[in-house]
Amino acid sequence: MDAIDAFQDHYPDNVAHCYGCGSQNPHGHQIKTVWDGDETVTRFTPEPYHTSVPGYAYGGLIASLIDCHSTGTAAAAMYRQAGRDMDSLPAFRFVTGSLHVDFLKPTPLAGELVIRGRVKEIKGRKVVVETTVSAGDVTTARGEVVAVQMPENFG
Ligand SMILES: CCCCCCCCCCCCCCCC(=O)SCCNC(=O)CCNC(=O)[C@H](O)C(C)(C)COP(=O)(O)OP(=O)(O)OC[C@H]1O[C@@H](n2cnc3c(N)ncnc32)[C@H](O)[C@@H]1OP(=O)(O)O
Repeated sequence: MDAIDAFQDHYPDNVAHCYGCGSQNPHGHQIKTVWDGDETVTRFTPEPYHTSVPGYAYGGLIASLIDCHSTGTAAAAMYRQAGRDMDSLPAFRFVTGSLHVDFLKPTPLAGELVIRGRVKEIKGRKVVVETTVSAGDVTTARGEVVAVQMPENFG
């Protein structure tokens, strides 16, 4: 994967500190998401310190991966729908309105996880994204995120 093409590499530095996806946060996950046809994909290898039950990944990590994968997917989908380059202005900036996660199976700590997203709906300032987390052939978690474009007066 060419990291330079990742959605998160287009986030301006002043909003790139997110714990899940900010390239400017040295303590964060720094996920990188790209298009794969009509789906989006992130690959992430958990570390031993991401443990819940020994040998398995902490659910908060899984939720975090789904969260930031989905908000990145929402931004990319809006640019794609508008036929715009991700560096063009005004920027589409998304935050999480709602994050739902179903933990289907324990997620092993060993090896790479593949996170895949699909846009379910784009309506106004809202994008609904369905995202799965897989370890090998096993889908271990499934999430749905309502991502909403950041209002001018965020906070
Ligand atoms: C590519 C380059 C670009 C640059 C890219 C920059 C990056 C940009 C920052 C990156 C950062 C990453 C982010 C990581 C993910 C977080 O972790 S973000 C942190 C956690 N989230 C927050 O702190 C958000 C706090 N909540 C809020 O600020 C506000 O409630 C929200 C979410 C902005 C929504 O408020 P609002 O704008 O007043 O929304 P509103 O107009 O009422 O609703 C709009 C639509 O959204 C729906 N909606 C709103 N809230 C909800 C909800 N909770 N549940 C379900 N639906 C909802 C509404 O129903 C409505 O839908 P429709 O009726 O149109 O169908």
